[in-house]
Amino acid sequence: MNPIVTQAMTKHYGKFPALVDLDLEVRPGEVFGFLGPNGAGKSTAIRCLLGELNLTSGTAQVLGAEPREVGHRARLGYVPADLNLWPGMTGRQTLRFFARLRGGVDRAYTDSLAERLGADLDKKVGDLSTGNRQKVGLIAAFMHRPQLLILDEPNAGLDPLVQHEFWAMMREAADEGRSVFLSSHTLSEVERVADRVGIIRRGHLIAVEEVAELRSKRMRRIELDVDGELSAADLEAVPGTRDVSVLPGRATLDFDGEISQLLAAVTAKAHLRDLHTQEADLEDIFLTYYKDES
Ligand SMILES: Nc1ncnc2c1ncn2[C@@H]1O[C@H](COP(=O)(O)OP(=O)(O)OP(=O)(O)O)[C@@H](O)[C@H]1O
Repeated sequence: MNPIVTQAMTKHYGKFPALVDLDLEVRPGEVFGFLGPNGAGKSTAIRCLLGELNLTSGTAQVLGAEPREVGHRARLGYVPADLNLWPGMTGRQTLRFFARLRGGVDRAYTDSLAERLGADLDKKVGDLSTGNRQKVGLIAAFMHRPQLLILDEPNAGLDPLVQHEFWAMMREAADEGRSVFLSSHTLSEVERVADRVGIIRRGHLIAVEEVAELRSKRMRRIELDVDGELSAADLEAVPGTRDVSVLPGRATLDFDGEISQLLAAVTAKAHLRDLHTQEADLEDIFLTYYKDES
């Protein structure tokens, strides 16, 4: 059974279409990245999946049930974008509360998560920094080894070392056959940890891709510092070039082809002094690659 299946899931806020005809499918044992810029509709989709919002039309099934049915919650782990814990309770008290709600959890596993993330469970949650508070939320979501984790931009405030540990936790959950639905606006995070990626823009799911596939489509902005006669036509002859501009001593282009072919074309005509590449960001990918498809 796929832990998340939606068909034509649609949500309007008044007349505003925040989600339009979303067909989502999250499989057992995968990290599914849900990627889109601010305001794309990620939180809206998640709140629909959790039954916090009613669909305007379409259907959603989460762990084989209607989102509003509470019975499956124990098999779910959720970290909302605006994590709200009780400020007067310590991390340990917070986790004990959630553990009781779930009818008991593996204490050793919970302790190991806390240790891996470097969480301080003795301070009151209200006195913790954003990142340290986020760790308590993550432990609460993972500690009962849920079948499905729904994480809404969960990386807020985590430092790089902790992020790596957190990525490993997601990977381990997937390797155990459980599933992670990870919303993010950071392409690099999703690329690192997800198996597949759904890209949402203005409420529309514009692509679902294997991560490897997405990577191969990624455009790079390249600057070449050269001595010699290099023309725009020389560069445009290389497959994968776009938006070429050539000034004396410098050429710039967008490129998603074979870098060795580009270098061969350049060095056949000129002496290459330096080369800078900059990976296109998410918005560039939306604008260049998906423009025609959406
Ligand atoms: N309660 C609401 N009433 C009206 N419009 C809303 C409401 N909640 C969200 N929206 C609008 O719906 C769109 C999608 O918002 P949503 O919060 O789902 O985006 P998001 O992808 O999660 O963004 P972010 O990355 O900034 O969290 C936005 O244009 C937002 O302004």
